[in-house]
This record gives sequence, structure tokens and C-alpha cells, in this order.
Amino acid sequence: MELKKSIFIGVCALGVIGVSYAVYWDYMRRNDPEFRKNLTKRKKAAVEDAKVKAADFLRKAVEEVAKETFPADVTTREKYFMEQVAKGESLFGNGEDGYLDAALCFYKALKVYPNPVELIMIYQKTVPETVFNFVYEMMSLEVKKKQAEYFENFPPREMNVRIKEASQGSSDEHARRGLFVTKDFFPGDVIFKEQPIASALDPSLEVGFQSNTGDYCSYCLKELTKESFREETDLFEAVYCSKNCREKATNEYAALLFTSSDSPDPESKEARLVELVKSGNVKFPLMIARFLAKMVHEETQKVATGVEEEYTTWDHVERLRFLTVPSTDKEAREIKLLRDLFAAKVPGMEEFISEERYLMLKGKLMYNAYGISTSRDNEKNIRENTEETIRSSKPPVIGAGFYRIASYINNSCDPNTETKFLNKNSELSIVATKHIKAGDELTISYIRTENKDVKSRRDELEAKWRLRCECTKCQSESEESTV
Ligand SMILES: C[S@@+](CC[C@H](N)C(=O)[O-])C[C@H]1O[C@@H](n2cnc3c(N)ncnc32)[C@H](O)[C@@H]1O
Repeated sequence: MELKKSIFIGVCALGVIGVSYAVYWDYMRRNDPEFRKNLTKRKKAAVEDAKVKAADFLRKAVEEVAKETFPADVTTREKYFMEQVAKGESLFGNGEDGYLDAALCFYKALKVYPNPVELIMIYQKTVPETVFNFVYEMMSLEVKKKQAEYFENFPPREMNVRIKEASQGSSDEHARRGLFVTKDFFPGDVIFKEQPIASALDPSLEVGFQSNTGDYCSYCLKELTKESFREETDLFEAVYCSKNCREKATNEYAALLFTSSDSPDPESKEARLVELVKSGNVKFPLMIARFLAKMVHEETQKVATGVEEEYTTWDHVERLRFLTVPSTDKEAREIKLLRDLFAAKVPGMEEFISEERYLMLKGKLMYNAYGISTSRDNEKNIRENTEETIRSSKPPVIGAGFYRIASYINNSCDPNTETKFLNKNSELSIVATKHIKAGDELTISYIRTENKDVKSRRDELEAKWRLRCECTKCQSESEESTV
């Protein structure tokens, strides 16, 4: 048979099969319940299959985009942005088959747009809902990926330390992290330096509280000289050592917490916070207020500038271990005060400051903070601190700071590092006191250990940190005492 003829017969046969199949299918769909059930099942399976394929596409797309380098200069970024948006529009214009590819273009456009938050809002109004959901899903996948890789990206490599499983420490699996060095250090070497996330002077040392012990910068905790820059900016009557410190404090928290006014209302919420801190000589409610204000500032900055840090302050804090602070009347008063204070200023913050979150935050700050020692005069008569859980530094301790990396250092009663405040401000330096080899864990003494035997050291650590010290010194001394 000729090739042409056989093709003709073949096509006719296919046509007949096609028509009879359509008739059969329609008949069965209307009359056979079993067939209808199977059909629904198959439809569901097809939807599921499409979902799996879409999820797979989106996951791979996020991984690929993470490897891409985007144009650096403004003109090429703009050109790239316009290209991606135009391509995305034409893809979704072709119908559902183009939705995934369209979403990828819009996601890539987000990468070079100066204000991503604004662009997301534009997308929400202008692209089909399914496409928008795909873009949104890619953004969530990116966030999840970043969170999962947190300990690979943080601390930055140049700091020569990594956060890993610790060799000693609590049996609680969440408490087993520690800080390890990636190169050798020798006694006296500064291993890394770190600025606090939040800090506070001992309230009795704030000038507005009529201290007679000396003046310290309310922002960086540096001791002030006669020539120091001084400007009282708020209800707190804080003084600062430089314009820079005043500006930072104003931007990060003071403008939000303490609105400046010539005759502050003593009944105002701000005044009540000052009174609470002052009367109890407690810095943690103030540190928490500053921390929350800083978070708000970070968010508003992000929206205003479109520039986003790789990890937010909350991302850092979330991973830190803490002990639960019991809820007493004191905490209830602090919570109420902060909720009232923030409610009037930032929508949503009142709900955010739940009892659970406040106690968690207080626990994180209290059990991770370091004492700050910036005074040049060791003999100064500094009022006894009422919040003793902070990890001690050499006296006199004039305040406390909460740090992202140093928080991970575990206790040892024979430590290989010590804290120093080399710039005489709240910048913490972790300094080697021994030869530390690459891969070794860094340790610090949480308490002052001079003239204390294993029992008193363990008792003190138990009382303040609820930890039974398992450092090598305590282990060997407790073995000796049982022999
Ligand atoms: C400030 S955190 C240190 C980092 C913490 N290991 C982590 O995983 O994030 C303090 C907690 O670490 C544990 N820890 C630190 N030093 C320890 C030691 N010498 N013996 C037992 N547990 C210790 C205790 O659970 C303590 O409450």
C-alpha cells in the first residue's frame, strides 16, 4: 500500500476512534456512578499533580535565583526590572500555562527593585491571584531557606567563630550550642568585637536620676569627661557622649519612647516607665522597651528605604536560649506599662507584647546579658545591682548589654577568654586568656570564681542560671572530692 493511502486510512481510523471515545465517555459520565467516581478521583489527582509540579518548580526557581548575580548599577537594574515585568505580563496574558513562568519573572524583578514591600503591594493589585500566590510562595521559600541556613551565614566568616553543638553543657538538646573558633588565638588576642543589640546603664547612674557617682553616655555607656557633648533630649534626661550617640539613641528608640516636651506630664506613660526603672533600679524593663522600639525602627526603616538586613534583630534573638522568668506582680506591672506605652504609638504592638512574649524576652535578656564595665575608676562607689543574673565582667559593672554572638559562649570555671571593653564603651571584646586552637570551644566565666570551691561555684551557677556546671574544672574537682 502507498504511504499516502496508509496515512489517510490511519487518520480516518483515529478520527473514528476519537469520536466514538468521546460519545462513550459522555455516556459513561452521565450514567455510570462508578465511572463518575473514578473521574472525580482522576480530576483530584490531576489537581494534586499540578500542585506538586508547581511546588517543585517554585522550589527549584528559588534555588536557581539564589545563585544568580543581579545587575549592580542603577541603569542596568532598571532595564532588567522592566524586562522581567514586561515578560511576566506577556506570559500571564497567554493564560494559565504561563502563570508559573510569569511568577518567576515577577520574583526576579523584586530582587532589583529598591522597595520590595511597595512592589509586592503593586503586584497584589495588578497580577492574577494565582500568579501573586506563586510569587508569595517563592518569597516564603526564600525566607525559610535563609532561616534554615542561619548558622551557616551567621556569624560572618571574618569573625573567625562558628556556633555549633557544644562538647559540654546541659543535657537539654536546645541548650547544647556553643561558640567555636576557626583559627588559633593566643593570650591577649582579641577574638572578636561586638556591639550590643540593646544595653542600659544601671539606672542609678543616669544623670536624670541625680546620681552622684559620675556621668555615663546613656547610649554607649562611655564615661563622660567635662568636655563631653551633653544634650538632654527627653523625659529620661539622658546625656550622651557625642552627637552620634544622641542621634542613634533618638532614631533607634528615644524618639518613640520618650517624646521630648518642655513640661513633661508626670502621669504620662513615658513618665511612669522612667519612674518604674528609677524606683526599682531595674534596667531590664528599659532594655526591653529599647529592644522593642528598635524592632519597630528596623521595620519602618525597611519600608522607607527598601533595604533589608539579611537577618532581623528578632531572627537573632529567636534562637537564643533562655530561662523562663516567673510571672509575678512586678512582671504584670511591667507588661501593662509597656503595652500602654506602645499601644498609643504603634498599632499592633499592644497585642505583640503578650505576657508569654514579654517573659520570654525578659528571660533572654537576663540570662544572656553581660555586665558592662567602662569606668576608669575601679574604686567608684556604685550602687549594688539588684539584677544579678548578668554574666559578670571585671568590676565596677555599670550596666548590661545583650549581644548576638557572645550570648552563645558557655560557662567554664577555668575559661579560655575574658570580656573587655577596650573602647571604654558598650562594645564588647572577647579576649583570649590562653592558647586556643582552631576548632576549640570558647568559654567564659559567668561568675567570679576567685577563692570558691566546686560546691560554692556550682551552687551559685545553679541559683543564677539553673545550670549544673559540667566544665572540666568542676568535673575533675568533684571527682577528687568523692575519692
Ligand atoms: C547563655 S546560654 C549559653 C549558650 C547555650 N549553651 C545555647 O545552646 O544557646 C547558657 C546556658 O547554656 C548551658 N550551659 C552553659 N555553660 C554550661 C556549663 N558549664 N555546664 C552546663 N550547662 C552549661 C546552660 O543550659 C545555660 O543555661
